[in-house]
Amino acid sequence: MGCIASKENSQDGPKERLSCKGSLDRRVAHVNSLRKDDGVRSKDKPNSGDVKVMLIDKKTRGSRRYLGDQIVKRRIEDQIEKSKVENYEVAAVCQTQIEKTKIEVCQDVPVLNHPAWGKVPKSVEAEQVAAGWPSWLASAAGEAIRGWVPRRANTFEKLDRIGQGTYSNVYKARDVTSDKIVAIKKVRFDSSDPESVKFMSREILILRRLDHPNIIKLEGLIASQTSSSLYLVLEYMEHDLTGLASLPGIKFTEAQIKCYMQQLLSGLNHCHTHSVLHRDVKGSNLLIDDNGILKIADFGLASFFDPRSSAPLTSRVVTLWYRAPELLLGASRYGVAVDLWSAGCILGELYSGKPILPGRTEVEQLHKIFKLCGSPSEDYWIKSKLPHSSVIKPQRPYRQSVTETFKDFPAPAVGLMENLLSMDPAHRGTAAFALTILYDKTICLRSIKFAQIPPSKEIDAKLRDEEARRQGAAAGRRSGLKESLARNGHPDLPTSLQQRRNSVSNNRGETFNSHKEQTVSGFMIDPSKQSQAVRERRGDFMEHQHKKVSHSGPLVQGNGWTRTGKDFDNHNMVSGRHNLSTISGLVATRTILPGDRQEKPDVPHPEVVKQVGRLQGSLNGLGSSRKQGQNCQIQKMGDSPQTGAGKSSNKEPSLHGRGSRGNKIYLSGPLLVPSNNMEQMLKEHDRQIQEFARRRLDKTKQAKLKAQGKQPTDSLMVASRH
Ligand SMILES: Nc1ncnc2c1ncn2[C@@H]1O[C@H](COP(=O)(O)OP(=O)(O)OP(=O)(O)O)[C@@H](O)[C@H]1O
Repeated sequence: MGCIASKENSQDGPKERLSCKGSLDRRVAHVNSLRKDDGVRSKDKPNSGDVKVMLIDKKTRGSRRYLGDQIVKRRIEDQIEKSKVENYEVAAVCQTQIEKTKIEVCQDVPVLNHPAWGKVPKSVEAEQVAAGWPSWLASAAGEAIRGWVPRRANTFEKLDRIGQGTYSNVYKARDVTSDKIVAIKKVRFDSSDPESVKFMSREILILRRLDHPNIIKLEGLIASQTSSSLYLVLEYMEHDLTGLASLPGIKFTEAQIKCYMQQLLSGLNHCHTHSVLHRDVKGSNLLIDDNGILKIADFGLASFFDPRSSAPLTSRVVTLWYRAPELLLGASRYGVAVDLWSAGCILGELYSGKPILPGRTEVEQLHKIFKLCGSPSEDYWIKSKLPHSSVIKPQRPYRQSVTETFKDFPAPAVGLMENLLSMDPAHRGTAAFALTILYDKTICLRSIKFAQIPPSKEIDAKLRDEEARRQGAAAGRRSGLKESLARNGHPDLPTSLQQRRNSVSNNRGETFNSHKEQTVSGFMIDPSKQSQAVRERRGDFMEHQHKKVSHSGPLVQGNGWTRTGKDFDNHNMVSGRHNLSTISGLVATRTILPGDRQEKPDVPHPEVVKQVGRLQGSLNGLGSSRKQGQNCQIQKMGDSPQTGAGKSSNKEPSLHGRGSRGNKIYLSGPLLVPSNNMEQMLKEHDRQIQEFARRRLDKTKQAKLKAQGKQPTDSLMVASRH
């Protein structure tokens, strides 16, 4: 059995990639013996024959780097040729000027941080271009498209827009070659921005590597020659968990919850054993089909990881409500535990029917976590050395209260939640372990069939909510009973919703194709939707490129879409509401994610440090009682409600510095000062923000009126005097 080898010439010199067989340890032994055999000296001068040899463990993608010379390289290749076991490859063998020729085993480095990642040999790149891939894609992300040929857009008929994410629009479409319904995700990125291309190609590469019934399948790619648009062709799923849970009348049974959790954990286990962290587990990324099969989707923030690597990762990942405390505390070395935390939040949400940790700011999020899960032990603070711990650490510990809070949940579920929501990531275990705690595989899939439920996605929930608010506001204006309609339903809602959905699609959707593409390589358009598609703008993918939506507002409330219980009788659903979070924001912008070689760890932004310092200064100047509390300083955030320490002061300025989310880290002012009434202060903080927003709005209106030569109205005048 031989190796598959390919060669390329790059700036670094010739590179070879070999898919080989052999065990890593045996390879290491071989390399060492080869060095000895060839008399490679450990402290020789550089010579032009020196090479870097990377041995990559295909399973963990961990790599070890060796230095040797051309003879060593050839010997390694020979050995690999003769080996008969799989799993390892020798890659990135590059001729280079090596300053020190000390023979060394370098620390493990994640293979994706290697400069050659994403690239393929020039010969392969040329083949890819010849096969129809755009040259920018073949050159930037050849690895992601390796072995595939591009699909043509005109072999798909666009049907409806079914999802909108921060970096994408998702459409339902029909593959005319097979008549199959698929989902097409148009990914927004900038082909001239290496970071942006890197994210896009990483999502594809990860999807291609993973193969599991609970992970969404990537079936193909459509790339336009003329633009930098890229479309992922995915298997179509009717629902997502957020959309499903937000349907009025839905309350999942215990069997259903177990079934979803089992599938989620199985999918996560597959990711983790293939060295992939999802880093954005939430309801809207858990897709469900009519048979109740759950698949994890949206690998846009996912990353390969190597537990042995010391390379830092960004902590600005995962939607706020599902974000693990170590990330909030700025950890740059983390692992599978971040996904397990999110899974714990989903478990709680499925049982309680609403998000269990709905923080509005990062500080508030941490505070909610401490209240539910207890604050970390002293040992943990010491051992973890997390960047934000000095700012955030509570003065007195919080007690864990998961069992009390969820006393009505079945005991095994609470037990699992306690595990998954452990403050110390090391105590969260693994997905495989979680699966053994709770789940009887036979339960699953007995009672979940959704065929009679219309497709329900997060976007539907949002539109219903928006529509209900609109209707409610209109009714309120007429009758003064503001939100009665939103609560009680409106007979026309489903119809008007559909209209609204279409109009959203018209106004904000993105075109699959330019006019030219429609006839050449564009998508076929359903005649009934042609005018819509033609009207859609092209090339606006950058519109949101740098704007990560940061919804952190209230949850979807009664949306007025009344349904009879009849529809759900067959699905073991009982009356009640579920409310898997409909926020999709408060996650990191991809533009601030990994650097070229490695992800950048978070460091507190200087502005935050400055503001915190200023606050410390002002606290210290607040009289003797505060002075005595100097050692508490910013740590007062954690004043336990049980401790009753300190006095409430809601007059302190609220802080916000620049960090994540459009580079904003929110440090809620009140959390940073002594208080025994955190909730009240948060409310006050929120009120102040709303007040500020209202005043700004009024000012804008006033300015408009002035520009039109009109007198400002009374209310505006009043508002402007505040
Ligand atoms: N294969 C699919 N089948 C059906 N619907 C899908 C599919 N993939 C995505 N969707 C819908 O589109 C929505 C957005 O997709 P996705 O999460 O992949 O985009 P994104 O831009 O990465 O979103 P986010 O901003 O939440 O990270 C999903 O919540 C889901 O409702």
